[in-house]
Amino acid sequence: MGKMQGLAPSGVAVSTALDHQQQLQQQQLQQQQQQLQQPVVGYWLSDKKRKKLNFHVFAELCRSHGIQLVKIDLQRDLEQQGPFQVILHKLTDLLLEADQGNATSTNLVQRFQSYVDSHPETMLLDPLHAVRKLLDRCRSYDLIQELEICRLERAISTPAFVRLNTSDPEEMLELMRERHVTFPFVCKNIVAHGSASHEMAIVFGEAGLRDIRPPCVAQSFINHDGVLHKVFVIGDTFHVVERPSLKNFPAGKSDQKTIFFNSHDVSKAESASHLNARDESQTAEQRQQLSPQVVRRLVEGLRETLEMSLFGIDIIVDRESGHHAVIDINAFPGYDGVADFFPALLMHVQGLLQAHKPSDGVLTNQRLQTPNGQLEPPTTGELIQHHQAQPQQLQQAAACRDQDSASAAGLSALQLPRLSLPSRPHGRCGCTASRSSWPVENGGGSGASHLVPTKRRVHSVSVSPAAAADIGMVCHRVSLVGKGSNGR
Ligand SMILES: Nc1ncnc2c1ncn2[C@@H]1O[C@H](COP(=O)(O)OP(=O)(O)OP(=O)(O)O)[C@@H](O)[C@H]1O
Ligand SMILES: O=P(O)(O)O[C@H]1[C@H](O)[C@H](O)[C@H](OP(=O)(O)O)[C@@H](OP(=O)(O)O)[C@@H]1O
Repeated sequence: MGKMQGLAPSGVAVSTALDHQQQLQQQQLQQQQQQLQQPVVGYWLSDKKRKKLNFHVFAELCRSHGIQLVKIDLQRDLEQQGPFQVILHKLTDLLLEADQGNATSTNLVQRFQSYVDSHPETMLLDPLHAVRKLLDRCRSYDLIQELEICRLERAISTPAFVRLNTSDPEEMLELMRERHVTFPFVCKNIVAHGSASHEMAIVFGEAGLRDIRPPCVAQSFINHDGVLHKVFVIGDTFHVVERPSLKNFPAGKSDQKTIFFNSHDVSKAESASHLNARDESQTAEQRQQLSPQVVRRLVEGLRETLEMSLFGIDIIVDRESGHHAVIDINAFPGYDGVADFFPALLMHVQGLLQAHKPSDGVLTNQRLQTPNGQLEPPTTGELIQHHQAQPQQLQQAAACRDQDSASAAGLSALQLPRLSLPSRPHGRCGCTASRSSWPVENGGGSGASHLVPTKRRVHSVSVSPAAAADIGMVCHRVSLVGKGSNGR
């Protein structure tokens, strides 16, 4: 052994130092081995979205449940960053840039897709081909119309719409007539995602046709008493959050001037523009109610059709007929108002990892291979985890999501017993068409819900506790005025 620097006369100090160094190396080796055993979830979100979601809290929650959450650098070789069991992403902006011809974005999308193609064991939330369906509004609306619950049962639909590619008012009127689009109508961008997509207009008559710039979508305006229902889907669960929305307008043609607005000014929890005047002439009981059964069927239908597990559906209810209308579908929305988003997201990821875990119980990068080398599809009755969290634990998660330094330890004690469900996850995104059996706490009042204190606005959700519990729908209340119950 070479001369030891700093050899103390006793030699004890040095041997202690050696022991200490060996212990450190042993610990590092054990940590590396543990990490090698831990599943790795990669993610890519824009900096803005990552900060808005406080995604570092989700990373902490994953870490406390033995899952490594790794931020993917699209500029570097993904092979050097993986292997990933699951990848979470919102690449909509990149996809849009690539589709609009941006060479750099095209290259990044191609590299990402080729990684995914060469790693069938990696579950993508959500598959790029599925997300692309939601980038074009008309395509989204067509997709809604093709759902069985719309086509056959007419329980829900999307308001009459037409793609306007011409700036000739007469041609516009003809196209509107063909598709039964009526005045007033909402004029929206064809592109459904990205900051530019939220600029809109309400057109009240033929004179207003000169105010819009095709290509765009004209969609009949539905009076809905200024209440928007945001349905946030996370794997096998969905959460309904009420939001302010556009006020009612007189039906039919008028010479009212075109109103221009940004959707983020009228449908956020804190929106309080002159366009948001809520019709207070009706009591909550008189107001048209959201049907939990219709929502559940819609969610199931969209999960099947989209093959996605992280999306949002915007629903308004016609104040006259009570008919439900889907006006928007979003990939990986903001989940604002869903206090237990992170626990639900973790549960979904854990369910995917569990459903694809090799029989020896050790998570490796290798997947079960059938003799012909195909991936073993998850079997029926695959386990998913039923979240038995008590509201206060979910509140902790909510607090975690809103506080930078909060620990998610309160959730680490969560026992996630397993339930089998008669459903089969989709191939790659892992979502299933089954309904969740999410416990619904009777929050009193007209709506059953975890009273989720948020920064603002509470509407009592107009869903009966029994109905909501029946379908496992989580209804969130958001405070009407001022602060939620915890003063936030
Ligand atoms: N057909 C309609 N009838 C009545 N109001 C509508 C209609 N379409 C949209 N709105 C109103 O305009 C708002 C924005 O519409 P939409 O959800 O299509 O925009 P968006 O920018 O895609 O929204 P998001 O913020 O969810 O991305 C809705 O929240 C609702 O208040
Ligand atoms: O209040 P929500 O969660 O509905 O707001 C979403 C919005 O619905 C869209 O999903 C936005 O995505 P884009 O359409 O791509 O702009 C979300 O923006 P993001 O930056 O969070 O993705 C809003 O949060």
